[in-house]
Amino acid sequence: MDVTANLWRRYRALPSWLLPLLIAVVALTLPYAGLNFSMSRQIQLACILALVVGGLNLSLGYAGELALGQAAMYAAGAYTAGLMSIHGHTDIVVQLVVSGLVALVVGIVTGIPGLRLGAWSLAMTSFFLVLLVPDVLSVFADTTGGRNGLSGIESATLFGQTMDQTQFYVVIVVVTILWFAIMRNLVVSRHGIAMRTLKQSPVLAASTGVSVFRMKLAGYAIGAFPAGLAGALFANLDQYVSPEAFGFTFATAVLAASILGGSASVYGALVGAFIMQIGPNQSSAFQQYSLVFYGAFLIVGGVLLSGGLAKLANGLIARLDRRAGVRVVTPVLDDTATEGADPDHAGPAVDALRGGELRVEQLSKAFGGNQVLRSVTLSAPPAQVTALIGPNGSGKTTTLNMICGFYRADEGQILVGDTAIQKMRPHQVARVGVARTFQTPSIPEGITVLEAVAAGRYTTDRASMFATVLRLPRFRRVRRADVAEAERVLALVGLAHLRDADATSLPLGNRRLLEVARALVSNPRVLLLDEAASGLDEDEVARLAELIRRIRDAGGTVVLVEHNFRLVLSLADTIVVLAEGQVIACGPPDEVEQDPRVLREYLGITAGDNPDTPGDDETQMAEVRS
Ligand SMILES: Nc1ncnc2c1ncn2[C@@H]1O[C@H](COP(=O)(O)OP(=O)(O)OP(=O)(O)O)[C@@H](O)[C@H]1O
Repeated sequence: MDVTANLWRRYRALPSWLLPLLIAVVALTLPYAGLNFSMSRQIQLACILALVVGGLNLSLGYAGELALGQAAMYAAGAYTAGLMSIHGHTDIVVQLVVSGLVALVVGIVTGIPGLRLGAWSLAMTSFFLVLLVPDVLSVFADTTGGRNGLSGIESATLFGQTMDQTQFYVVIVVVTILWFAIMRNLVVSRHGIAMRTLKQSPVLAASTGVSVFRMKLAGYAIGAFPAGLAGALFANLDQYVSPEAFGFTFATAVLAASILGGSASVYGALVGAFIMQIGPNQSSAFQQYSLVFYGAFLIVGGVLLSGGLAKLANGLIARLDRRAGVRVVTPVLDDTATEGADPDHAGPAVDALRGGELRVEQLSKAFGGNQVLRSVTLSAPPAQVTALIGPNGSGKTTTLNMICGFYRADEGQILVGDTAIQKMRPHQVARVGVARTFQTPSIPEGITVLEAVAAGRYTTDRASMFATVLRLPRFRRVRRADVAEAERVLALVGLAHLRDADATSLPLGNRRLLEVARALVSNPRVLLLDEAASGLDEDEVARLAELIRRIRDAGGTVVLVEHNFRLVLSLADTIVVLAEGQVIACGPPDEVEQDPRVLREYLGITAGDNPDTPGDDETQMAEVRS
């Protein structure tokens, strides 16, 4: 056991890129070490399949959008490259760029209507796209060769030189390596974390400033690019393309490989594709019944192998780490960790809060015939805690949701500073500077505490996807700032020691603090806390209260929706009481706690026969306060 643990420790001390590099070098040198033709072809086909599966993983596994259109984009890439070759443009680099871009355009054009319609529309439209491929090719039979396929594709050239089989093998492997390096850079970046957040909860993603529609489209369209590359490589490998290669069977094989390898995984796409290509696809009996096999696999594998081989591998790695006592450092941001702030010496992250006044004026909202809010007016100034309380169903969360842009107001307006936000979409409201926590903490799976907090900075210091995948200086600057700020805020909320823990593994109290940290890290103008103390023990409530005080003292605008009356009394500068969608009282705590309507409608204290002249039933009040 010690030998295994020692070996494992040594292996884990190596840079994480070493194993992929080693595999890449071996794959590139295989043809020079006597790889036979048949195996060489299988590896090339597996790389081509892996490119398509990688694209699917981006939209399905990361952005959470089931889309089967990769087969159509693969066809678009193959026919583009084939036609270019026939017309004398045989340079593989030019073909790859053009085919990738054509597939990208197909992705954008088909993705927009599919995503606009919402729900399962993208899955349906992309499914029909695959079914349409043979018909579209037949319509343009003069150009595409219709059902007979496209022949006459010349051998590919590179810088004017015709490539032999070995050189073309190297091109396929290099393109595969490059795509997976790019994909890895993307998924571990803040854009990748935004995609995972979106998969977990579009509401959470929007409230951190992510445009749900754009991010889903980005996942789908960027995933089209490698499918286009794969198509171009396939056309040049076989020098013949026909509609059968891009039909429903291929689309199902891509989905099966994705699920087998693990759809939320970069390396899973490679492993799934290689197993699928080099394993069952070898057998002619399998090929005859492949659709049945894939269908059965999707049903059985989808249930038994949730997360795919990647999840099994991650579980095994975690077990070996535990046995060997390996401490894992956040893989995403590790190389900048030392450049960030030292959590033990971090300045108070709330120093710089730029609180803005929140004003809600005459806000009304009905759901069908249910009038939930009636002319609600309230104001939350900077450097104050404004508590919003009221009985269950009185409209507190609806008010927060309307401030955040999730519901449209029937009447009234909402202002942050001078900016009217009542017509904005949720991600636009977040970008104005409204950050929030949720009644039930919402934390994406598969990321660390540090990453979960850094996700709150999505709208701050933007780095484009282009800068991100190429790791340009702008990306590095933003990443350093993400780490530094996330560490400072983690120190502030007392979670610095859990920086590298799996965010979803935290107990409720820490999850709530993590949510506050995620909201704070964007330096919000308005901070909305929705029942942040619910489910916390006394110590945790005390920590939370201290934190809220520090935020207020730093100039933050805090709106606190809370059932814990004692906490509200101790924290709030102003209390707004809602009952049946109306503001029934508003003022400082000592005034509000004496208000007869509040006593009756919120606290349920029956002080006297006449509710307007309450008696001083100190026993009941003392119970409520405690
Ligand atoms: N999307 C919706 N569609 C229809 N009705 C809704 C919707 N959202 C809220 N409501 C209704 O609005 C009313 C107010 O709900 P809301 O969640 O805002 O109350 P609350 O004061 O936050 O309650 P609690 O303290 O239990 O969270 C309830 O009657 C609820 O059923």
